[in-house]
Amino acid sequence: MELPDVVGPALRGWTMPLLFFAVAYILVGTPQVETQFREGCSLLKHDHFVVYSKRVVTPDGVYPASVEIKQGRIVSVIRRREAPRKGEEDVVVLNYGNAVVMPGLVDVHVHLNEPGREDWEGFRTGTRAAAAGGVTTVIDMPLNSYPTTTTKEHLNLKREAAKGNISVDVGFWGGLVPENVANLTILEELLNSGVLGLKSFMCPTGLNDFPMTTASDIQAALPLLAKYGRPMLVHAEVVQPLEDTPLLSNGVESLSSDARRLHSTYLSTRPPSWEQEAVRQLMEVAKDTVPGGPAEGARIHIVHVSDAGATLQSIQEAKENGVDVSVETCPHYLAFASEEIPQGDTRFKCSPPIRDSSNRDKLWEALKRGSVDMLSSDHSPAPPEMKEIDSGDFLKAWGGISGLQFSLPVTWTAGKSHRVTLAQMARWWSSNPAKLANLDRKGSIQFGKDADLVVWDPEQSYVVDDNYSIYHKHKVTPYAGWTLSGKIITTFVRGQQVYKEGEFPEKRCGMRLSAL
Ligand SMILES: NC(=O)NC(NC(N)=O)C(=O)[O-]
Ligand SMILES: [Zn+2]
Ligand SMILES: [Zn+2]
Repeated sequence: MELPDVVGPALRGWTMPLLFFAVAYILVGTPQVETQFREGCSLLKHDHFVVYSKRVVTPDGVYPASVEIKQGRIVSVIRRREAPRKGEEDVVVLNYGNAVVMPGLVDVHVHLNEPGREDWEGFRTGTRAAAAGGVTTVIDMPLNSYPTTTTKEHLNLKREAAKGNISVDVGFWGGLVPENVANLTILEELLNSGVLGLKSFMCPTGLNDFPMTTASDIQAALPLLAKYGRPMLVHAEVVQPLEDTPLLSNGVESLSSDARRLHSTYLSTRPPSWEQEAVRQLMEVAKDTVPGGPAEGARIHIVHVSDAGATLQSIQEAKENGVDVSVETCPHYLAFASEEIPQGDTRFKCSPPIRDSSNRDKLWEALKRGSVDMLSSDHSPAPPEMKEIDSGDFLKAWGGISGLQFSLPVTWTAGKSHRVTLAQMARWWSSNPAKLANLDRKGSIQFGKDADLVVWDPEQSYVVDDNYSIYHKHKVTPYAGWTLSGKIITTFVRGQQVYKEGEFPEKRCGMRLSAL
């Protein structure tokens, strides 16, 4: 082809290759899509394939279907009684038979603690545990890392630390602390740099670099959150006086070491009134978010609710009055009861605390009714020394439960007697959490969504014994020794097979998710 003379001879030499690349670019697709299929990112060497199973969990029911995946996305979901026969499809068909194909879990409450506290957990270990547990997206909490995610610069450090080290997709919550509420420019910069929302504590966190905020601090941030359409997450406990509690009338210092080894002692130091008071204050502030209010359109989300009594009741009332508020609880509140926790077993310590078995039953009812919207792990491990495993002192031990890898089987196992369905599992663990975080491409098996899938066998049971592979940094977890139902067979993140029966691909190709 002769080129017109307006193109000089030097340029002419470049034009053909440039033209070639331009055409190739259009034909092959954007470089962004190509990079998702880099060598070593997937155990499966195909970027176009079909997943078949008799039980595919979709938004319109659980049925036998084939899910076609192309370049990381779901391109079709077709109801069909039998798997495609060999040669019937021109692409590879992975037939999982009677195993369940469900959207990967979106865990909106995970403490990965990196940078700065890699000795507690980390991107590499935490996201491997996620992949092995069928969790395809985790959203990292802004505290326990050092520095905490309270400024744009700190978020950048986090993003840098995550680069190349994550096995699943990871988003970040920013932290709301008195310092950035006092300077909304810092907060706005943080939102502009891509945090999916903000998180604050209404009680001390135990860490100086993440101070608590009051209801009025939260109120001050709501208009900004409304502007960006991102949620405000709150650890809702407000410290209440304990003098009237007989056990504590002389102060915790006077308690015997035997008393300190009882979970019931710890429980009495954090009564339901702490959660109730926090939620009362929050629901007052939430009135600003209704149409015509100063923070119209802002959304408040209450993390890890434990009290199924008055706390949930006031949230429910606010919902009925048209306030956009949501709430999560965690598997440990649904699986355990305070009176069943062995003496000195501080693996079970978390805040708010695990309450009694009648509270646990009420939590299940609330979840099934829809009063509780979703589940999260609140995976928050600490080194065994900090958990006071040796002394068993519940008052000294650091709070936080380690269980990211077990969310799915624990919910399923503990949910059996409550007749939990697969559709509920997908709503609580995938579609509702994805909505909270505005992750439009996540959370359901549907045309156009990211191909984030977990394939698991609900009927298979196993014991979390010493030979069981736990991928968390620390193996200290209250689920050790448990017999669980629900075996994770394989996990796909954007079509990349990131876990398959104990194996992971060579590279970690999770994406850092940003709200931009
Ligand atoms: N610093 C923490 O990780 N705290 C966490 N600790 C718990 N839940 O016991 C939390 O989410 O509150
Ligand atoms: Zn919390
Ligand atoms: Zn937490």
